[in-house]
Amino acid sequence: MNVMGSKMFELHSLIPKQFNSTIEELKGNCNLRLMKYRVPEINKDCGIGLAPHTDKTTLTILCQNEVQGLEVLTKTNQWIKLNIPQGGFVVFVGDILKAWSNGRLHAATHKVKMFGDKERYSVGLLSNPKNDVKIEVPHELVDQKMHPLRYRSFYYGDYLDYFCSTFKENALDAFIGI
Ligand SMILES: O=C(O)CCC(=O)C(=O)O
Ligand SMILES: [Fe+2]
Repeated sequence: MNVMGSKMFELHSLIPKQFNSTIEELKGNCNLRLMKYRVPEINKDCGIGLAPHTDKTTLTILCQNEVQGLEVLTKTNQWIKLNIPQGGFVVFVGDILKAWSNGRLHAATHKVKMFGDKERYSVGLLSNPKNDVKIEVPHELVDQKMHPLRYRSFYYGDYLDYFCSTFKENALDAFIGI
């Protein structure tokens, strides 16, 4: 937990200082989640462990036992299997950082597919804003030529409500896309 927390700190410190207070708000709520994935049924080569999704977080940091299974969708629509070394971490930008950065940071779609005869465990540190935090693209990240405004401002709690009532794959664009 300490290592994951300090990774989160390191990553957030890559963002320019003038955004410090915003970043504090965007990661105000941290949850630790343990996931257990069952061995696929006999006679099945593989099983869906976790359906394709983007995280509804600001940032997610994951580590896992020795059983692989995490796959990521590339921008050219290919699924690639990640081979995560023992003790390694995977970091996903979530929908909130994507929206705040005006889409400059990409929230990758990912899923878990189970193979073989061993259970998989993963631990995720999920950072989210509190529900009443307003997410607004900073004007520094918008320009008319290369980076026109892509997302309207919104409250995190409203976005979660929208997602939980629709479960849309492209919830971010459907909810606040311009
Ligand atoms: O178990 C994993 O490696 C992925 C978990 C995940 O994508 C999630 O909790 O959102
Ligand atoms: Fe995820």
